[in-house]
Amino acid sequence: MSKITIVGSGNIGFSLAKGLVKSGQYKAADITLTRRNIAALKQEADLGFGTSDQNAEAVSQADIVVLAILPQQLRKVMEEIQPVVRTNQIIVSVVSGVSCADVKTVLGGHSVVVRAMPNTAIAIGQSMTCIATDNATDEVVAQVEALFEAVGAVVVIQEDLMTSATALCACGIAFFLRAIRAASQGGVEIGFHAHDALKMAVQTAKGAADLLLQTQNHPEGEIDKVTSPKGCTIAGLNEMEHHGFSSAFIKGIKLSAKKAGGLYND
Ligand SMILES: NC(=O)C1=CN([C@@H]2O[C@H](COP(=O)(O)OP(=O)(O)OC[C@H]3O[C@@H](n4cnc5c(N)ncnc54)[C@H](O)[C@@H]3O)[C@@H](O)[C@H]2O)C=CC1
Ligand SMILES: O=C(O)[C@@H]1CCC=N1
Repeated sequence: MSKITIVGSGNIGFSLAKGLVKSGQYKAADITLTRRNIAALKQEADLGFGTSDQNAEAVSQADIVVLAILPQQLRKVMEEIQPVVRTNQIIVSVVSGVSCADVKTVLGGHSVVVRAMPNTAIAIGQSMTCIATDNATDEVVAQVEALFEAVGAVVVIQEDLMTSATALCACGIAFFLRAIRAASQGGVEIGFHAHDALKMAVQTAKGAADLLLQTQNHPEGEIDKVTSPKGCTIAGLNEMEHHGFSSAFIKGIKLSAKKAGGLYND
């Protein structure tokens, strides 16, 4: 079993750790999580994970190192671990806007670096994770693919598309969550209690996603089945479009992608 050290036990680092254990393929004892303040890792320790506030020591004991700190925290952390990084370790960076070349500039040209862009559904094994590398071998990429396949779906992409993947998938989960919240707010206005409205919106969204996943049909084909002529669905849908629904989504994704590309030097 590979030993994994996740540097940075924040939203995505801890979600990844929980998802890996939930998958049944990894044991908490094989995963170490780090933070600057060890006292902040009590929840992780209670779940059986290894915990540490010594990044270099924790990294030196790992086969796979996942960098899960903020872009602005990365340079300092990489300088700390640089002396102990070995070429037989895989460095997986989930840090937005930081290229494999950026990582190697600090860790050394021979380090083996793969980028991964998951989303927070990783905690329940439902992430959409995109993976990219500049020159890690196919064998290394397959190992990283296997790691993230334990916690959701994986697509291997070209590295120059990683900021786009960040916007569409990592930020994207927040966009869909907001859409569900908006639907529930509409539901309250037309007569449901908030709790019921949210439950209805969530299940309806899940049904829509599962319909596409299971049938592989195009969304517009499924929409055509809902919109009866002169009916209430097309009336609502067209009203949303008059107010820029698709346009707002597209513009939001484009802005997130632009922002994601500049995070390292912000
Ligand atoms: N939150 C998300 O949904 C996703 C985030 N990412 C990327 O993951 C990275 C982390 O993001 P979040 O988890 O949202 O941030 P976060 O702020 O929740 O987590 C960062 C963690 O790193 C810890 N940390 C800071 N300095 C440290 C140091 N010197 N040593 C050890 N730990 C240290 C912090 O205490 C914190 O727990 C970012 O680069 C982000 O771009 C990627 C995909 C999704
Ligand atoms: O908002 C952010 O910058 C991070 C990266 C993708 C998701 N969260």
